[in-house]
Amino acid sequence: MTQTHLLAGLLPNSGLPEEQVDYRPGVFSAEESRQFMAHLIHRVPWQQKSQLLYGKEVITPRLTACYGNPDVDYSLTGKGLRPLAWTPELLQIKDRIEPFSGAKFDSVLLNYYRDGNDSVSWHTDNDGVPGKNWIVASVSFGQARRFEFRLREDHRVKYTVELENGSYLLMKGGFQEYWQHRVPKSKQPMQARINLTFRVLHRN
Ligand SMILES: O=C(O)CCC(=O)C(=O)O
Ligand SMILES: [Fe+2]
Repeated sequence: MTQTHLLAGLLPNSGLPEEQVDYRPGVFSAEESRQFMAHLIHRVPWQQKSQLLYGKEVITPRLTACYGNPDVDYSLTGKGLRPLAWTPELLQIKDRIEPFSGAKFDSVLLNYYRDGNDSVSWHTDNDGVPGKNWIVASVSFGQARRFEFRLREDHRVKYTVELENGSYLLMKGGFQEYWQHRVPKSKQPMQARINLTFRVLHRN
């Protein structure tokens, strides 16, 4: 049973977009997750970006990196990150999840949440690029964090799923069109977490 079904059980008649979200805990074992996490923390050249928000330079509250095929349209990686070449470890993770996803991913965006102060605010993964990024597979290692999503059109319609160590979440279909998502800050003490979102960025 997937977490999506668990959630739907908790919220009967909730209209949860089951055909748009697929959550699978334990796709990576605790030991595999520990090894990938340690590897990524130490080997990825993490950067802290900043962006202009209402004319003010704001530092992104997490560290990021991007890997992918050399020919992907990296203007679509959001922050214009030019992808680094795939590493054997990232290809191993990609190979594990592609069979569940029914997609061939050409890039991955990594987020490193150092503690509960790190977060990502409400967004969709296809901001400004209609028709792109319709399928996004997300893998999480380390601290379980709340992943929230809400209807663009009615923010009162909102769901939460805890993305556990070693878990996989697929966002597909109309997910990016109809729902926004975020990982909020937490006041509870939080250990580090790494999230990888595999994407299809290639130009059509
Ligand atoms: O950390 C997560 O689970 C989500 C990350 C995310 O939404 C993104 O990179 O676009
Ligand atoms: Fe996202």
